[in-house]
Amino acid sequence: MPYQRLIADAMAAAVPHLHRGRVADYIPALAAADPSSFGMALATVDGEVHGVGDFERAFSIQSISKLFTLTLTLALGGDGLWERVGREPSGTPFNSLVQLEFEDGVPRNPFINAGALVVTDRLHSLTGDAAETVREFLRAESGAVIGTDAEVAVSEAGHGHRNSALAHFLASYGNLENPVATVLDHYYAHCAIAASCRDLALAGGFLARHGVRADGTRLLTRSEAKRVNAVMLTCGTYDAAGEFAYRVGLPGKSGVGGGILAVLPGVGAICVWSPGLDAQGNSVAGVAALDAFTTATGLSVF
Ligand SMILES: NC(=O)CC[C@H](N)C(=O)O
Repeated sequence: MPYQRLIADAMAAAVPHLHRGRVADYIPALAAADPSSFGMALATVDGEVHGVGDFERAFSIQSISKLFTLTLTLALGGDGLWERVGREPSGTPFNSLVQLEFEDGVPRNPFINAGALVVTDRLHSLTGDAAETVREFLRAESGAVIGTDAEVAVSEAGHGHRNSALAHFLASYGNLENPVATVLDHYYAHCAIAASCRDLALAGGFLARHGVRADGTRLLTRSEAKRVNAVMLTCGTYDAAGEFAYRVGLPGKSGVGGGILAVLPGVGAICVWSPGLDAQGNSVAGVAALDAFTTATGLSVF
């Protein structure tokens, strides 16, 4: 397929949506993002990259990091994780507290904040450094210099009352192994990783290759890769997962930095970035671009 032309067409379809969203400002360091920024990259299963707009500009990956913490935890620690976190859509906002008490401290899924804190905790126990494990993986898959933006991490920590509340609540149910402060530090550090659409599209390639990394080694079994894709489809865009599946039809993981990483199994991974968000915290222009791409190409999991 002429991917370069197809993603240029998708960008053109998204341009009218650039100012329709609102930049996340509950993390002050993200509030300065320019809502007219837009980038999109498609990395094929062979590692060939097509990009348009600001596809090489690093942005704050935020909750896209939760895809990598989940994957690396499953790869290193196996299925035991599922005793501590569920895999059902929550139907509530990503930072919601309400379900956690009703469900005895077991978060609905690994992509809402409560679930991601449990996954970060497990990854930290398995590796001794959860955030660096994610950075190292992103470097290896993309070949890029990848680091945490300390200003964003500090900014979020300084305004992190909700995440602190979630972490303490989890700890009160015995669902954290490490100290709350350690888990929060690593959580903020992996959310504040800066990476570009190019880097993330390459880093998502293992899901398009059914579990195989860029260097040909296997990270997940084929069945585990299918399962991670399934959790992305049902939970990756929070309480908008139904709408995202309806419009885009691909497993996808969004972040409040405005990025969305979507997987085309057997074909490649696409990352799109534009900081204006809808009420659920997903990039308005990003969803519009992916909608246009899958509608034009017919590439979807359905
Ligand atoms: N949806 C997101 O990207 C949220 C991530 C952000 N770091 C938070 O915890 O609120």
